[in-house]
Amino acid sequence: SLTYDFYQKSCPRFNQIMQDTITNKQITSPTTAAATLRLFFHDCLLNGCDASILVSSTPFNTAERDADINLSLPGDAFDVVVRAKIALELSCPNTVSCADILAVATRDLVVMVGGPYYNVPLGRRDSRFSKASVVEGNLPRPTMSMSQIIKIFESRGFSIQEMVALSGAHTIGFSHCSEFANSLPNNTHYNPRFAQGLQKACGDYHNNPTLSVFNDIMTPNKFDNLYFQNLPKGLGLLGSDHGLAIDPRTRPFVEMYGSDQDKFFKAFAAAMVKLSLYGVQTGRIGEIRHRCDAFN
Ligand code: HEM
Ligand SMILES: [Ca+2]
Ligand SMILES: [Ca+2]
Repeated sequence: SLTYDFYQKSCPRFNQIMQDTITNKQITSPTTAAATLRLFFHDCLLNGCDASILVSSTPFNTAERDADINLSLPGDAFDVVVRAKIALELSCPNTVSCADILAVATRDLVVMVGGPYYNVPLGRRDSRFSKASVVEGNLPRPTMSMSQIIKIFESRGFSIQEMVALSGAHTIGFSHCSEFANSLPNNTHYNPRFAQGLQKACGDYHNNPTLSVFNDIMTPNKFDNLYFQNLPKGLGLLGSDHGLAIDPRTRPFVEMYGSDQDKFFKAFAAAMVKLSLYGVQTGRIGEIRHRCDAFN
């Protein structure tokens, strides 16, 4: 029951305001695109794309965003949504949901860094529920086995092929050393010189937890298929990235997307539309939040 023209009458400048906001933000803070893409993924996997991840904790409720795995989500991603919401409230008060803002901001930012355009159906409602305690085990970790990761996606209706396509998101952005560094010394899947370089870059990560490395060492800021070309060469960053190239269930898709960017873009776009529909609330369920970081 989502529609493409949901805000056409109620907020005719919706697309323009989104476009202006994300362009401004991405130019001044170029890490925003990757940050927002990951934020959207983490929102959708937990109870659907309902902006549950944007809510701040209160003395009475420890919210999703304060779950351990979400603490590394960069502030820029939350900020771009807040900015769009403020601009939209001035133009059309109480009309546009934070969940729709996050879905469209993600799409526009992916396009801005070179990725494929896809149409985002609109009309999502914002959740009235956000709890840190339900997060653990519902989001993939790089230390999980490929079977565990596949299971997380399959339980939400995503095929192995769709999971591989979505993982192509790691063509942009970065990861903190703590996510991969302790497996460096005895992991034979890394290209040896790459592993040495990573050891060096992460040398002091116990003392300096902010140390981080690009997910795609070839084109870290460009949305392309280099991530998939890197993986079979041992140039993946996370254990789960290597896993995609090693596991016989996922490797064929890694090779396919690595050799054909057009195929990757089509698959990524289709899987992102599917992700953006996952578990959405519509009609009179949920609410249109006044502020994205608090329930009404
Ligand atoms: C397949 C299982 C996946 C695992 C195990 C995984 C794990 C991770 C980890 C540990 C990081 C580093 C976070 C940090 O240190 O700040 C990361 C970054 C990132 N992930 Fe994933 N991820 C997976 C799939 C996905 C999917 C499906 C998407 C989006 C569709 C995605 C988008 C991103 C992005 C864009 C970043 C970079 C964030 C930034 O630069 O701020 N990931 N991922
Ligand atoms: Ca959610
Ligand atoms: Ca790239």
